[in-house]
Amino acid sequence: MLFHVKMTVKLPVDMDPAKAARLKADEKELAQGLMREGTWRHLWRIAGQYANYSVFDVPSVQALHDTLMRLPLFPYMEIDVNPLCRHPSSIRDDDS
Ligand SMILES: O=C(O)C[C@H]1C=CC(=O)O1
Repeated sequence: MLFHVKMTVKLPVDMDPAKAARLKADEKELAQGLMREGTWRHLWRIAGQYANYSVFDVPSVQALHDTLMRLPLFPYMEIDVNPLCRHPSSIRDDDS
């Protein structure tokens, strides 16, 4: 199942910079692992915002929820989820 996910990161302005750097490094490591295994299909920065548009490929809604909750930045993100299905006019066979 494919899901379009918008993540907007809202770190507290008074967060310790070392803690923020650690969270971002841990997030990057987990995100890149999920990309390598094919769960996190796309990751795009939204220009001008500390936010991204992503596409996740997971077996269920529960799996998506569990994956998002594992993200180190999860407590500091607003997350919007939209389920995706094939568009009848799409010329792509592989959903890429
Ligand atoms: O920077 C972000 O958009 C938040 C998050 C998503 C991947 C990652 O490494 O950080």
